[in-house]
Amino acid sequence: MTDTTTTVTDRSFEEALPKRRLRMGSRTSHLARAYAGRVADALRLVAPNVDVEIVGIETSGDAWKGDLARLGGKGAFMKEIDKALALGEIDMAMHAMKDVPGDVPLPRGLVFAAYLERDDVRDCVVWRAGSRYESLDDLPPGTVIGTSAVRRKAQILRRRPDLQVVPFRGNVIPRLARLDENDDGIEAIVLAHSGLMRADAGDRIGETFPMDMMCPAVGAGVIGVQCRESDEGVRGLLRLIDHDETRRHITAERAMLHGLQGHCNSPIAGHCSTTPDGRLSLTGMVFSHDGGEFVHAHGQDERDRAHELGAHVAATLAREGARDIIAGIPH
Ligand SMILES: NCc1[nH]cc(CCC(=O)O)c1CC(=O)O
Repeated sequence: MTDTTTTVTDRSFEEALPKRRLRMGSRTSHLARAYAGRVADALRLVAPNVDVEIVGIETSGDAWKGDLARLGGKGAFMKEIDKALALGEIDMAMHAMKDVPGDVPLPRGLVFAAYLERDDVRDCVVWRAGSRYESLDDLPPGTVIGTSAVRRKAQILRRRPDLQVVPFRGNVIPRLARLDENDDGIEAIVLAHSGLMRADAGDRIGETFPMDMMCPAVGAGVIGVQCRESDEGVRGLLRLIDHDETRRHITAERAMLHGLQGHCNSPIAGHCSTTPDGRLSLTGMVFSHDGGEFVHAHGQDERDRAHELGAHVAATLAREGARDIIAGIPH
């Protein structure tokens, strides 16, 4: 199909659609609402006759303050939203793809019909208010860094095995507030660059980690929009805001995640990009909890073979011992 054909289809679709109100489910955190607003803006641009209402849904993941693994992992951020979508209470649902688990199948009857163009995927340091440091390199041995992500912990400890990493979680804005209260001796935390930007906290971004020091999470920086598979109208609409290259990258990364059958607590990193000659390039890493052990794999394939590339890199990682490392980590 040529670009011209697509444009004509888009316009006729828009004209055929009567004024319509669509409800989009989103978590209630500041960051989730900012992401949902971005999806609504993108839809408004391609379909001015569609009015998007954002419906805040509090998930069990947001309400739970304890260890996520005990709640059944990251899927806890989706369950209530998936249910509302399946029941028709909402027409679409917005998710940060990083929070979508890879070891359980997505609910039947729901599809990701759009991925927005990927944001910056890097992680960065956020110093507590008044901290005098500028880089991990400056920290005295034993300095305490807060992060609950095993992927981040393992990679920080690979660079600085003498630092102390303690669990620290919560939605982005409250997490920053708790860091600044600083009654637990934490000097800095690690967060996603894009999340801080979206949450209007870009001024807190400290040292930004290069990709070769901190491989991002699968799905980092990508917003996905789900709808019912049977809802042709909404699927057609979402297709208009789907970013093709991001879809290829997400497909490869998630095929890798699925191939490894990592659970919510697995320190798995994965990143797919496009080479200058248009091929897909995928890096995957799996770490032991203390960062002492890790396996690494990389592969390239044609741009329409994202799924095969992900499966291939997962198989390579598995051959290198990734499954043993994953199995050795408690759920
Ligand atoms: N784990 C929570 C989460 N889920 C998505 C983002 C924002 C960045 C993204 O969408 O990748 C964040 C915050 C963070 O990890 O700092």
